[in-house]
Amino acid sequence: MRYERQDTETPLEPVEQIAEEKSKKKVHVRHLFYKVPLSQQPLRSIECSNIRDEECKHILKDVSLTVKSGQMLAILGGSGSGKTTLLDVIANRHEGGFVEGEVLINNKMRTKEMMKEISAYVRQDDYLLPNLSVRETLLFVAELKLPSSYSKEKKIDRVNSVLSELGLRHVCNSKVGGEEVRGCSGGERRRVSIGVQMLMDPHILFLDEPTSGLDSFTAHHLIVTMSELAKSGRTVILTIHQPRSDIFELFDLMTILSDGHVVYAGQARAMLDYFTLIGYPCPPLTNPCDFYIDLTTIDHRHKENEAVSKERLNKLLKLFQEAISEVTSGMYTTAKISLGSSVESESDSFSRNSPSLTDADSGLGITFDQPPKGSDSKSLINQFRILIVRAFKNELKGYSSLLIQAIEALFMSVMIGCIFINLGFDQISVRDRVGLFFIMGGLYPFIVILDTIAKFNAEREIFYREMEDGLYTTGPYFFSKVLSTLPFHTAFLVLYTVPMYWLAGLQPKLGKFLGNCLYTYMAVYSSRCMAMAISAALTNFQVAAFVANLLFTVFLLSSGFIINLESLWLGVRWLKWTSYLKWSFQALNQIEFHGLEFSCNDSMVQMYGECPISNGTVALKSYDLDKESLGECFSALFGIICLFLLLSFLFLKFVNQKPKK
Ligand SMILES: Nc1ncnc2c1ncn2[C@@H]1O[C@H](COP(=O)(O)OP(=O)(O)OP(=O)(O)O)[C@@H](O)[C@H]1O
Repeated sequence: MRYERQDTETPLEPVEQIAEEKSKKKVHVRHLFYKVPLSQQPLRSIECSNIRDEECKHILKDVSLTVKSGQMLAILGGSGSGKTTLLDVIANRHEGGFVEGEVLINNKMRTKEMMKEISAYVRQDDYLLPNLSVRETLLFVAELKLPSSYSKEKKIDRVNSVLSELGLRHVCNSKVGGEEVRGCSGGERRRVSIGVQMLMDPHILFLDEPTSGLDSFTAHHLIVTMSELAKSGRTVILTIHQPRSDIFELFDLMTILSDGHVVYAGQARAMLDYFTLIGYPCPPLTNPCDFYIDLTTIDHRHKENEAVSKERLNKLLKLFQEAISEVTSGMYTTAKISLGSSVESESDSFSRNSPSLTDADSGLGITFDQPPKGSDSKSLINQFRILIVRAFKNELKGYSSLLIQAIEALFMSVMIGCIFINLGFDQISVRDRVGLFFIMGGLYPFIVILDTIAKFNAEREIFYREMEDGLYTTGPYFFSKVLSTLPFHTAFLVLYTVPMYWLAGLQPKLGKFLGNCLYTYMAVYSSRCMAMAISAALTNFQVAAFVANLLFTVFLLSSGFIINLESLWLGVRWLKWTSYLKWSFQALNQIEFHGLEFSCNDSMVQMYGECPISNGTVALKSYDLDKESLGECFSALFGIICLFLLLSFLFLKFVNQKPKK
């Protein structure tokens, strides 16, 4: 097929201009193939390269494109056409598949490190702490990412310029918000996510479906902002679903994918001419993107439709290949003008190992020699300091959730206190006291389990993405998480113990009250740590909740109240050593019973010859609660907390925290 030069609305560009554009190219994708194994077992890419073609799903099939600084490239296509995969592979963020072909950045094969330095990736969903304000969100990321050599003022300036650049100044003090927290609108939140990535002033910005979920006005406004960013010298590559025609006009380059094939790659404004020329003009009053995506998408609904659309796709691919051949053969045709700088001739390419062509030699407007190095230079202590302030602020600002937890602790306390109100000193009161300590040391530890798992699960996405972006490492995150919540847990615990202690009429001695608080706190904290460890090990919420509840039940049964521990079957008797509920139950009883005297009525004395339980020491003995000393109970609880914390850290570090949706 031969394309003759025709008079179209597309202005012809002089050869020099085209040559200059070629010299400016930045991201160059050549003959890119990507396949993933069909088996569910994750394979390493080396193994994947060895498996047979029929055992693989081919997602990208011979994709080539070029985009350079100052341009915005939109990757379009129907659902499942491979847009996100292409973006991931270019950005070197793909997982578990096998790549063939080349992705060159300034003539060099891109590496993970290189991409980390020069690019930023805005994901389809927003992963932001909902309670922080827009400005706080950006400031914390600036603190974590920008070099330590930057002064506080410089970081604030950078945040201010990003706020202005993205049109977020008017909402800078609003909460970011989220599913459960009222705050910014969806579009504003999207821009905050982009702002987070913009802080490092990346040379290449990847955006996966930045307009998804936005109304058309906000979507248009966002793409205008991206177009301005591109014009300021960055390279913007984004995927998008059927954009409105006013959005379409903002793109410089366009790649249309269908079933992993490139159906069109070239200048956006020349797309209509190209398709008209090959016999597929866009009907009047029709959105060209809608029309051409429909045209190129395989219709899987019926066999007949599928065959027809597959045949059309094959024809379109053939025509596109012919157009590329004309470009590569150097013919100065409409095809070449249309495809412009997005399809480069083979002769323009160069060896990936070319030592002579440096970044500076390539003549780009942007140089990569001074990337603003970020978190690598941040010490762990610094990361911890920033993260603990952020976590504390986020907790504190989520006051509605804090209020609910406070009311919950208070309500349970008053409820239990009322049931056990003013315990007396007769024989029956001994059993009541033991029952009170069982419920006191068991109810709240049970309630915090689900709360801890739910919170951990909700933050997992943010943790995973921020780790992926290299903002911090596991250690600082973990310790900031553990320590930032301590003051809140302490406050809830006071609300839980004080009313109950007072209403039940337990010994009014400061030492005993503080001892009671300490051991209740340790029981509750052991529960939180256990839930944290399980949540770090099992990323699925339901599974984690099930395992945590199961374990708690086992600990409750082996706490020494429901069944005497000596009566436990030998095979599970060891459980009592790991049951934190056993240690706290024993300690709470010992603290209260020591120093108490109990009365008997005459009939009891007559029946038993003496008062069966005359004081607290006898009571502890009769309930088998004096086996270990208070010190031993403290050491055991401390050890269990440390063990769960250690497990939480190890699971967080070594188990893949990728959220399973
Ligand atoms: N790791 C993987 N394993 C198996 N199949 C995969 C994997 N990654 C992507 N795919 C498949 O490859 C195809 C392309 O996926 P991709 O997410 O890139 O499409 P998309 O064009 O971005 O779709 P959408 O617009 O719906 O998000 C889909 O059929 C998807 O199911």
